[in-house]
Amino acid sequence: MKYISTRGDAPALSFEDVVLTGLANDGGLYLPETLPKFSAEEIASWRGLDYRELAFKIISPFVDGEIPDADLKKLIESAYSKFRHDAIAPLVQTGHNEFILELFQGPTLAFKDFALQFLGHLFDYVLKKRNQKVVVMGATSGDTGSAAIEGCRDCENIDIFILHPNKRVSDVQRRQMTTVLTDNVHNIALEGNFDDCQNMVKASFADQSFLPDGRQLVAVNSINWARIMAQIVYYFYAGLALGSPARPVSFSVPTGNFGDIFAGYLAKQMGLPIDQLIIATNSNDILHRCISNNDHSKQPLVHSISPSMDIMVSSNFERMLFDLYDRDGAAIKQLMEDFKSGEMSLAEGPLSKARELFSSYRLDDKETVDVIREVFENTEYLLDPHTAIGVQAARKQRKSKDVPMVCLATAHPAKFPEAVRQAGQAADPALPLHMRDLFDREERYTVLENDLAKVHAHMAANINA
Ligand SMILES: Cc1ncc(COP(=O)(O)O)c(C=O)c1O
Ligand SMILES: N[C@@H](CCOP(=O)(O)O)C(=O)O
Repeated sequence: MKYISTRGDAPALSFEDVVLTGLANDGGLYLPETLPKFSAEEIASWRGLDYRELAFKIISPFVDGEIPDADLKKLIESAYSKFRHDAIAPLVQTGHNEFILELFQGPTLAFKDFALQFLGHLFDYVLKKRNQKVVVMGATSGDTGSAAIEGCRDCENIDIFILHPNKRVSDVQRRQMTTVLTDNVHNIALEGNFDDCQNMVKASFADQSFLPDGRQLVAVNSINWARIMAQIVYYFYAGLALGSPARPVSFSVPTGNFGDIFAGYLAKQMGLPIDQLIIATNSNDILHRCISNNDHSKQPLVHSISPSMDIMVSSNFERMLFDLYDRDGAAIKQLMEDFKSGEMSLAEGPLSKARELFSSYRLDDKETVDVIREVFENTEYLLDPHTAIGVQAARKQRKSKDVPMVCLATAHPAKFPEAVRQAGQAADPALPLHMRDLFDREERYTVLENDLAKVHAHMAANINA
C-alpha cells in the first residue's frame, strides 16, 4: 500500500513512513493510493468480533504486511487496554432507532483516544525498531493534546510539544495536559486561537531547520493518516452492532477539523452501507456554509462553549476535496492557494457530489445549552456540548426514522462543566476515578507569543538530548 499526497507533487510513502510524518512536502495531506474494499459477505462475517478483533481486520490492509500480524495485534491490544468500558465504544439507545456511540471511554475522555492510544504504541514500536528519536508537534483546541500526551508520555524516543490556545480550552482540558510532568512532555499556551496553533504546526513541518541534527517532526493531529485510519473502525463497529451490512446506518458527527467525519466517509467507501453522514458544527460553521451555500470563506473564529470545535480551517476537508475533484492534485493545489487569501468555491460537480454525501447543520451556544437541558430532562442522559450539537443536527437533518441514527459522543461532559452548568445542572459531572485529583495536581506550561521564531527557539532549547 502506497500513500500519496492530495497535491500530487510529493513522493509516495510506505505505511511506516507515513506514520512518521505530518504534511507532505508539497503542503498536501497523505492518504492511501487505493482504499481496501470489503464485500457485504466479508463484513457480515465480522459479526460478533470484539472491538480489537475488528480493528485488526480494518487496519491490517492499510499496514499491508509492513508490521507482522502478531505485532500489529499486540499493538491494538495495548491501545485499547486502558478503556473503561468492555465494549470500548458502547452504544446507548436514546429513542426509537436513535443511538449514542460513546467514544469517551478512553483515558482522556474524548474520541481522540481511539487513534492516539494506538498511535502512541505504534510510534514506540517503529522508533525502537529504527533506533530513531523524533519530535512530536501538535496543535489542540483541547482534546487532541491530552490524548496525544497520554499516548506518547512513556515513549522514550519522543519529545512531545503541544500548542493550545491560551485561555481557550476548558480548565479540565488544560490540566489534563499540563499536569503531566514527565521530561519529554512540553506544553505551550499560545497567545492566539486554535487556527494560529494549527498554522504554526503546519509551518514547522514545512521548515524543520530549527530541530537538532537528525531529528524530524511527527504529527499527532489528524493530518497524520494513522489518526484517520484508526477512527474508521468505530463506524464499522457501530454499523455491525445495528444490523449492517444487511441494514444501512446513519451517523451524525460533531465536526471541526473534518477528521472524524472523513473517517466515516472512508468507511462508506470501504463497503459499510451508510445512508446519511451529517456534519454538525457550532458557530464556527465554515463546513455547514460550504455544503449549504458553497460559502467556504474564513470568518473570525468565535469562542464557543464547544471549544474543541472552535476551528475555521478544517485540515481534512482537503482530503475530501481530493476525492470530490477525482484525485486531481493540481486542482487541489489551486483551491488551497485560493483559500489562503480567504475563500474558495467548489465547482458545480464536486459541490453536488458533496451534497449527495453529506447533510449539515449548525448550532449556536444557546441552542446547544437548550439541547443538553432538554435531553437530560427527558432521558437523564447528560450530553457534552459537542455531542449535543450532533444530536440536534441529527434530529433536524434525519431523512428516515427507519434507518438507525448514531450520534457520535465525542467527549465526556465532565470535561465541560461550564456548559453543563449553563444547562441547569446544579452539580458538576464527576470526573472518573483516575482524574479525581486533577485540580490538586501541579501544572507546568509555558505561555508564548504567536511568533514562529519564538516557538521554534523554545522547542530547540527544550528537546532532550
Ligand atoms: C470533543 C470533540 N468533538 C468533535 C471534534 C471535531 O472532530 P474533527 O476535528 O475530527 O472534526 C473535536 C475535535 O477535533 C472534539 O475534540
Ligand atoms: N478538536 C481538536 C483539534 C485538533 O484536531 P485534530 O483531530 O486534527 O487533532 C482538539 O481537541 O484538539
